[in-house]
Amino acid sequence: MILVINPGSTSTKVAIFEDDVKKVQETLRHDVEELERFNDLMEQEDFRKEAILKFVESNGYKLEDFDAIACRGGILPPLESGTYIVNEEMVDYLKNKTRVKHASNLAAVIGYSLSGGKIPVYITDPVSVDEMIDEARLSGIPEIERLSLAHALNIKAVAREVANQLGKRYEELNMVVAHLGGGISVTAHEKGRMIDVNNANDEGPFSPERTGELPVGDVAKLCFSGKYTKEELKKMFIGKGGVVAYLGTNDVKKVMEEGTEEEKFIIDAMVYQIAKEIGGMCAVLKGKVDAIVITGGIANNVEVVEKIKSYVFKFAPVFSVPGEFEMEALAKGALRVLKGEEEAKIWGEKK
Ligand SMILES: Nc1ncnc2c1ncn2[C@@H]1O[C@H](COP(=O)(O)OP(=O)(O)O)[C@@H](O)[C@H]1O
Ligand SMILES: CCCC(=O)OP(=O)(O)O
Repeated sequence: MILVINPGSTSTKVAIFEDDVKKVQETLRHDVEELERFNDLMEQEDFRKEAILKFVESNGYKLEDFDAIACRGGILPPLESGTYIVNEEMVDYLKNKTRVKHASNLAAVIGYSLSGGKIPVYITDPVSVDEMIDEARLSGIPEIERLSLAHALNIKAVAREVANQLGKRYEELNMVVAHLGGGISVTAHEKGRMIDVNNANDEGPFSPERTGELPVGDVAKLCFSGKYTKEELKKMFIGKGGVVAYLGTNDVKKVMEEGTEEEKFIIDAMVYQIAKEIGGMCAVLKGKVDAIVITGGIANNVEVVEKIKSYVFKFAPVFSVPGEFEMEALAKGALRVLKGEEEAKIWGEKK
């Protein structure tokens, strides 16, 4: 039995798997006001842990029933794709050293605490999976290096699934995979390695709640305008940027269902930027692309997917895999280790 933990900014997804069969999954919603009483993300540890314990017990399980706890990986320093055993050093890094505050940082911290050292705890394909080629790392100034921060967990799982549909292994194909959620990652995969990604926090298309790439001169002006604090600017770029900045909502589904033509134009502009990023990643693969894959919540909307297709269909066959499969991917990552199909990697911070 595997307990899966995946915290988001306002909820924690939890699930229990028996082998690769999901027995139960719930999204434990946390009241925004409740979360606001914590000054720091890590202060939420006990609060979220209690909610998870309640979920376990109310479904008739005890912690001792689990062979492993599978957690969404947080923002660790760049690392290879795979399943990692959670250890003291990783927990310390996520609690005290990580450079980016992200709800996923809580998962391994909570899992490790719940395990009490008695159950193995794993993370698989965290946000900071980094398989970028060297030429992709340069930003244009030596002080800034491009970072590989993407929805790696879902993206890798979906890429494997599409490869399967094509009767091939992920490692045999070249693909461009775009995850379209609250944030957007567009990624180029060459024979099983994710060789370039737009950092879903800072680059690429605008998304339902992030600006993505911005004209740098204007950003510099904003920063020195005296109108905003550093925190306000960060919020403006991640959380209050993109679709929500134009329309006051980050809900693409609602805009597509109820929006006016003017409101839908914002989604068209987002689609345009997504298509441009996909085209760029096709160039990264030198035009040798076996599949373009569109996944994430927004991929549920056929109209949006068709619009993206209308730009990129000449580059490669386009597959739509709506939604996300993070819970399944986490359970499978832990299972591969439990069954001895894969060896868990040991993470250690490079000094
Ligand atoms: N059927 C749908 N049609 C269009 N957009 C959708 C649909 N379902 C979800 N979305 C949109 O997907 C976005 C959230 O994607 P999701 O992958 O669930 O986000 P997160 O990154 O928070 O996990 C929201 O803008 C939501 O409105
Ligand atoms: C930073 C890349 C991963 C990411 O954006 O995850 P969320 O959409 O869950 O914040």
